[in-house]
Amino acid sequence: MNPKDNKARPDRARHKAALLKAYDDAARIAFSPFIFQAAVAAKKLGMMARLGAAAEPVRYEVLAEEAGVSPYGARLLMQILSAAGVVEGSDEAGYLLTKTGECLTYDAMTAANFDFTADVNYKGLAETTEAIRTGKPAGLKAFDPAWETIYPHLKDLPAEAQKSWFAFDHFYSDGAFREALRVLAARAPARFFDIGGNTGRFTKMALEAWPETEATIVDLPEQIGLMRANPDLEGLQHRIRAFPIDWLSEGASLDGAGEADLIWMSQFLDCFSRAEAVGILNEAKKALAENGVIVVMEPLCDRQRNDTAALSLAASSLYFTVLANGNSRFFFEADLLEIFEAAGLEVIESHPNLGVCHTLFVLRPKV
Ligand SMILES: C[S@@+](CC[C@H](N)C(=O)[O-])C[C@H]1O[C@@H](n2cnc3c(N)ncnc32)[C@H](O)[C@@H]1O
Repeated sequence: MNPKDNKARPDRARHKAALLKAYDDAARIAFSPFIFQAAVAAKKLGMMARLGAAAEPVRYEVLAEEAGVSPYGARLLMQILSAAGVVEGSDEAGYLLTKTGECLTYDAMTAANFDFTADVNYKGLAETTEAIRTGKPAGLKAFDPAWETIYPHLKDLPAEAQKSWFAFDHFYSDGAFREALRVLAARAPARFFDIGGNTGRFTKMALEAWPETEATIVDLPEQIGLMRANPDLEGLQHRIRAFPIDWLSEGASLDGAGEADLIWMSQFLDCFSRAEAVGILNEAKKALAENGVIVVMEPLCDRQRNDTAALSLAASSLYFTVLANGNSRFFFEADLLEIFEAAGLEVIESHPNLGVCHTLFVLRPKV
């Protein structure tokens, strides 16, 4: 036997295994919308929750009857989801959720991602090529062809999309806000600005943590309206000023907002292009009181704890491109540091891994 054959055989086997894996990965991408929508349908029809609660496998006829759909429909969904590893079992023996199915059904982070994809992004993502070509959020037309960016229209989103947008935003912010306030414990300001403060979620936590502090929420007029109507802020509104602004309008500035000892921006700069972000930071600098600091908190693509988190950020950056504004994204650390540098700010502290995925920077103007 030619000794070369012995060497060639394991190589061929490895090559074949790699090729089969590549085919499998490619098929999952080619059919991902089918698998995704089958999971959405099974979730919306209550089948995922039903399977999750079951001690014994459940037959598709039972799922069909309980969901009020045909056995044809329930069987089809179970077969797709079984091939995709979301459920396991068979038509004869019945089905149960796999661990992946349990994540989709019960894990709060996966549920927030899944619903954000389904209710906010799915339709619009079909316009990704156009959005990349034009630099405009072409997918927004799935909601309304007249909308130019998403943020003034958060209040106008269909109820399900609005709920999923806020659930996604809040899931990632909430844990990070608590930890950020611990990091900032020694910096309780007399007044802080919450730029991009949205409905006042951080402001509420900060005003509770800092009883002597007053806040100014700086955001689009539409968000200021939602903030003033937010029942969670009852009892705190007298400590909150509002400064409505559209940073994308010509000459937008903080003139008239007064001074702040601390300017907070959480998941805000990622809504803007590099040049816009530098411009906003320059404006913010002008509003700082003596010895004031700007605090920026962002999820950074290259500062994640694991590959799943990095994939989530890389993928969901496309939301900014296709739905939000056409020209922003979640940052890589070097890009954000370069923006700080261009705005004449120096980093005096940085705190990675706050909450699920955020990094916090404390900045002061360079002298
Ligand atoms: C992703 S949300 C972040 C909300 C909150 N800071 C958090 O961490 O959860 C971005 C915020 O920036 C505001 N924003 C986006 N574009 C804006 C613009 N052109 N002018 C003013 N605010 C804007 C949005 O209204 C929204 O409240």
